Amino acid sequence: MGADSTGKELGCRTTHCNLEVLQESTLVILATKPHVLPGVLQEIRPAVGPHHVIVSLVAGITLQTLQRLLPSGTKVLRLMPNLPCVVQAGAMVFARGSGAGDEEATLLKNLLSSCGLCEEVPESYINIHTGLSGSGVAYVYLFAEALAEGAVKMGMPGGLASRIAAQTLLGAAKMMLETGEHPAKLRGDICTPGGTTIYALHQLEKGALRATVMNAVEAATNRARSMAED
Ligand SMILES: NC(=O)C1=CN([C@@H]2O[C@H](COP(=O)(O)OP(=O)(O)OC[C@H]3O[C@@H](n4cnc5c(N)ncnc54)[C@H](O)[C@@H]3O)[C@@H](O)[C@H]2O)C=CC1
Ligand SMILES: O=C(O)[C@@H]1CCC=N1
Repeated sequence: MGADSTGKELGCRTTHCNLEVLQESTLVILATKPHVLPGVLQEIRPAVGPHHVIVSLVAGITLQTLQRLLPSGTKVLRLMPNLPCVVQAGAMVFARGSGAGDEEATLLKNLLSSCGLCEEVPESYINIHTGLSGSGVAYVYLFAEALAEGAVKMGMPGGLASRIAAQTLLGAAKMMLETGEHPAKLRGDICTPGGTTIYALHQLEKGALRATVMNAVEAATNRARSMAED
């Protein structure tokens, strides 16, 4: 769906002119792909004033870079969301630049809280959050796909297997959040001695699932860190 039709559906005004956005808005969210951002910052820089609050959700682009490419003292915040914000179940963290104060941080937090969990963190956590959650949603989809394919292999229809895989992830996540228990404790609760689960977990350990997922989080975090140097 194009920006114009999405705008109509949401009741928003849209434009292809970035300077018009700066003229008409005080809170501006930069959400381009990383390689496009420097050009956009160069374009908008002359129009950015002290009344603007600039939020970037571009992976790997630091507050230092944003502040360097915008006028001195600009109120800048760096945000990292994830895809489930679309269904109000996102996990977001943000950090404020030196020009942004409590007012701007509260504004952003209040605005985004309707999209899910939103916490202010030191900037050094943002690349880690990217590896854990921004990109992490994709690892979970891979796991969901594998769960469902296992069931298909054993004879269940694909659509049903996919719905049950999704509900399994949702239920497991809800239990973790609502009980506050460590996942190892919850996992232990499911393992009957000599039962089905421990046989399956043994296979996952043989495939080094835990080490592989830890490596994935590390790789994405390091990639986010190195994108600042690209
Ligand atoms: N997709 C995800 O799950 C997440 C993405 N991000 C970050 O969000 C950013 C955008 O990613 P996506 O939404 O996936 O990409 P996308 O391709 O869907 O969105 C990029 C948008 O930038 C616009 N755009 C392109 N050139 C422009 C310009 N010169 N001026 C103004 N707007 C321009 C495009 O029209 C498009 O709407 C990336 O920097 C990514 O790191 C962050 C967290 C999660
Ligand atoms: O893959 C990416 O670079 C972005 C950042 C988090 C999710 N997608």
